[in-house]
Amino acid sequence: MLQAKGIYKNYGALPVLKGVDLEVKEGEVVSIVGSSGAGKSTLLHIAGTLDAPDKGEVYINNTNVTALSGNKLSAFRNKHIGFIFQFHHLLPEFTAFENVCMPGYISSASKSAVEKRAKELLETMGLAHRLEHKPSQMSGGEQQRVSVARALINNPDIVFADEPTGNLDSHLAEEMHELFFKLRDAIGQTFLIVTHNNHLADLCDRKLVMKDGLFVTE
Ligand SMILES: Nc1ncnc2c1ncn2[C@@H]1O[C@H](COP(=O)(O)OP(=O)(O)OP(=O)(O)O)[C@@H](O)[C@H]1O
Repeated sequence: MLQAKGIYKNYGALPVLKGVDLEVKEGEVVSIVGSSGAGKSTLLHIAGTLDAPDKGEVYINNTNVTALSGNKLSAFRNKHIGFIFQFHHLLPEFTAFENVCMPGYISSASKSAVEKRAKELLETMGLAHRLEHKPSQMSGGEQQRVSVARALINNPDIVFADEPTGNLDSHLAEEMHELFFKLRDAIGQTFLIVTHNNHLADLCDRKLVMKDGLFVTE
């Protein structure tokens, strides 16, 4: 599903990634842990096509995404990749339903199919009663579940999550973690998750530990 080969990234004179290899198989939930500054988010952003490596290649479902740019890259990202961030980045002026539909409207899917799927996803997230609420009218846990529904609207090959529960209390974080594993079991959803939450990391199919820009064995 995902292969990153020999990924290097420097920020100015600072070497952040030093030849990282990573593979995630279909239907796997893989976590990346490690101390602050180890390079976890940098790798997630490169694997998720949000940033380019200085050297190395990323393949998602056999497409060399490192070779894509401009509209082709945007279209690939929209169709094949979902993102969940620590801060949900929902658009404040739009409702939960509209936020979830947005990436679907951008893809070439039909409007009615997008809206049907958005409703179904929000129902699955236990948010059937929140469709018309704006982010400011929802709790932090509800907002984050809307962002999960948004990440899934185009049926992505893989979801990249950067500290997805870092902003939630432990009870809500647990619920969110259960949701990830439920999605893996129900629809074979693949996830790559950067987290400082050891409990979540331990529940994952595999836990990768990053130190100073490389994976290490614990
Ligand atoms: N855009 C940038 N410009 C310059 N330096 C950066 C940039 N992004 C990250 N860095 C630096 O690269 C290093 C790795 O950052 P990264 O965010 O990948 O670490 P991390 O392991 O995700 O840390 P944390 O757990 O604190 O989020 C850090 O030293 C950081 O300061």
